[in-house]
Amino acid sequence: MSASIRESRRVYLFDSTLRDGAQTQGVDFTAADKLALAGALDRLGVDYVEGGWPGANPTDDAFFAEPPHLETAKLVAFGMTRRPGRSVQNDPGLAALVQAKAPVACIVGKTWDFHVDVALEIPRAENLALIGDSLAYMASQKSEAHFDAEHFFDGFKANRDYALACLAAAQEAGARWLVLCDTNGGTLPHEVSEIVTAVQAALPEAALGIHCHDDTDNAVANSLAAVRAGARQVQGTLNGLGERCGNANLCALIPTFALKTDYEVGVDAPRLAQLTSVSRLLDERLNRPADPAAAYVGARAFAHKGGLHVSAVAKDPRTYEHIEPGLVGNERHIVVSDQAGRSNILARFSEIGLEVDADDPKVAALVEEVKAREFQGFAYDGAEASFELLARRALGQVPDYFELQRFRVMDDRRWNARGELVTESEATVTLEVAGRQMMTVSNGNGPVDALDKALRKALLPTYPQLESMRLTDYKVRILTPQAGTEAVTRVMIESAGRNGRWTTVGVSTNVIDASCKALIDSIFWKLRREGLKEPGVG
Ligand SMILES: CC(=O)SCCNC(=O)CCNC(=O)[C@H](O)C(C)(C)COP(=O)(O)OP(=O)(O)OC[C@H]1O[C@@H](n2cnc3c(N)ncnc32)[C@H](O)[C@@H]1OP(=O)(O)O
Ligand SMILES: CC(=O)C(=O)O
Repeated sequence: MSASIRESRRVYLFDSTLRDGAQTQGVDFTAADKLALAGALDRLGVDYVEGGWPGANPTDDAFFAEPPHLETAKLVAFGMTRRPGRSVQNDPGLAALVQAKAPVACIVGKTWDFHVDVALEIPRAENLALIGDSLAYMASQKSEAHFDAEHFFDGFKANRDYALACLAAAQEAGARWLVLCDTNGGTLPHEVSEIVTAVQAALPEAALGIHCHDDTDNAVANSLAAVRAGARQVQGTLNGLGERCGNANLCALIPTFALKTDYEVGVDAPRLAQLTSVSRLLDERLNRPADPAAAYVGARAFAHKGGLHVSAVAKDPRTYEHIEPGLVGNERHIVVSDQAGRSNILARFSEIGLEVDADDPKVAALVEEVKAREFQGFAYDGAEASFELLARRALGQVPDYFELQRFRVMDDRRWNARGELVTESEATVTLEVAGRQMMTVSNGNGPVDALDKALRKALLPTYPQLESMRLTDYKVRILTPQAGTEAVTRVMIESAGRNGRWTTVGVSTNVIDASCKALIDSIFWKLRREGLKEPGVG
């Protein structure tokens, strides 16, 4: 059975996001998160979903008491070998594993003599008994028992015979997979290759797996090296979540196997196209921003910025893309910045639906304007809405919805009669809208909030569409810190409404003025997106 596994090109994917991923600092899954992610992993086509450690915490107990229904993946419950001095029948950890409603158990055991001596503090022979007994018991209780050989690579380097004896004990006890773990993550690809090859020679009947940590940024490379040397199960996590620096990133490994090797994985083309959304689902569940630079699935993975790149991509994307982004559910993006040439601008025009003649002198003028503004500190590659306005203004497509004539902001910090510290901001704006001059005053939770409220108060009677708009993010960056309090400041504002989310930018030596510019761009973009073709027609 295992010899045929090794000879085949099929690689079995084992996801540990919900177990090793839960060991990431700052990650705290709820049972609902686990259910949602297990379902997504099943639909993606992984072979095993490791749901957690029953008996270790109430979330994992709840998850295994009412596990998700998985269509193709097998649910795995994780645990450790029996405690020294206990029989398998009397070990509470193994009892929790038996009770867990999962067909597969994965048992971690020590294979590094140093750990047996220092962490377990038991004779080395006793550890072999712990492994053999625990795997035999689990193999009798579950449809599959896997052995996670903890610290295998360090153990093999320190005491090859003992590390191999640990694997043999698990194999003889009926372990379906022997998973070689680079627990401390310090092993390099050439070492993984040599050691997996040596294990294959020593245990020719074993079905080997690999579990790598990313402490030298080599977890993906190490996993590939192990498979090339004969391993056929690969453990990893979505977005490389996991203890310390994380585990091998399945969002990189899955497309690499599927698109770049002749190994087979259970993720066919339609499933692979879900990869980006599964990766982002994890970040949504963790309430954290997705890594834009992530291989294959990051927002920048197929973003083209340099003029030379964009000009060639417009002719054929293969010039600067290693795969077609749609294969992994990602998309191409053309970025506009001071690295841009005419091709970037033309490509961005077509992305935002602008029809222009490539030889129109307005295009050349816009390239120059973008470069000049980026020199001042504007950043259009993160502020697509401001770029769109700039471009449409250059082509005469943005009505003068209103004109801000003046604003004044006052901050008040004082102790009230009850002895509490109070901070308040008040903004006054004067603007012309629909031929009328308006002056409004608003208080806010800080000067930008007050300004935002005063602007809306003046504009809402004419443009009720602004009611649905809200600020969702505000970032300030000092561009010339050497100038001290006179430094140039860049403000990026993210807004949201029924038109989705959009980002605008403002630059000034005055942080409130920079914020005001970004706010005004945000409002103009919203009004244009609402289809208002003339000022004052709300
Ligand atoms: C390499 C890995 O990533 S393995 C997975 C690691 N993940 C986790 O630890 C997360 C979940 N863990 C937990 O919730 C807890 O550690 C529990 C519930 C499993 C155990 O908690 P406790 O009983 O309080 O033990 P604690 O965590 O303090 O220490 C671990 C004990 O297990 C022993 N141990 C460690 N590995 C093994 C093993 N493979 N087999 C048997 N015993 C082991 C240690 O020697 C230590 O024993 P001691 O308390 O007699 O010194
Ligand atoms: C089992 C495991 O997570 C490790 O050894 O890293």
